[in-house]
Amino acid sequence: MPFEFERGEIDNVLLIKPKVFFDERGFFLETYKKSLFAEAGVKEDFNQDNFSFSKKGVLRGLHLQRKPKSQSKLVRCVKGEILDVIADVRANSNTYGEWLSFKLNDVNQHILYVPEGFLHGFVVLSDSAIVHYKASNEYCVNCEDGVVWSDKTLNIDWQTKDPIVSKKDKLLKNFIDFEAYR
Ligand SMILES: Cc1cn([C@H]2C[C@H](O)[C@@H](COP(=O)(O)OP(=O)(O)O[C@H]3O[C@@H](C)C(=O)[C@@H](O)[C@H]3O)O2)c(=O)[nH]c1=O
Repeated sequence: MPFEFERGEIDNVLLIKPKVFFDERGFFLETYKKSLFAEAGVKEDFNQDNFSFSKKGVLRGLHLQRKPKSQSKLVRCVKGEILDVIADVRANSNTYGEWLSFKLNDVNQHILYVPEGFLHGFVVLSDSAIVHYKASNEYCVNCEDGVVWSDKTLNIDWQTKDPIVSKKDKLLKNFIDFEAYR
């Protein structure tokens, strides 16, 4: 089996651990396989791939796209290490407002499945990081929403002091003003 699918502590979240094949040339791994991912519950089509490079201490998030262009994501840190954070904002969810964090890096090669209805963000722990992720729907500027990373109610432990945050992300709303995802 080229993947181990580990259930997250929040419903529908998956940490995917690919099998890495090493040889004298280097290594090889599969990062997405429709049939096996679908068996594990990731049945949607992925319609956009994204790539970002960020310096140490850069924090991007917390973001979500609303309907009709909601996005689930498959997130991978190709180079370096990030702390990837998701928060459940699905209306009527038993774990509404709860967050989880995962260290994704170029050694463990873990992939995080972020279902629809979750805020998503990450902070770079290494000197720099390259993050590559698949999204189920295309980017839609009018569907963008989010919560400020430092929100007191969510109280996320980013394991980073004074992160570098974009002007846009500093202006995101607080969790109490954020409408649940439905
Ligand atoms: C996300 C995105 C941005 N852009 C443009 C808009 C802007 O000019 C520039 C940078 O956009 P942002 O500042 O929103 O990029 P960034 O802060 O990296 O946004 C991303 O953050 C992570 C945490 C996610 O989960 C993603 O879904 C996405 O929201 O790129 C696209 O053209 N397509 C896209 O899909």
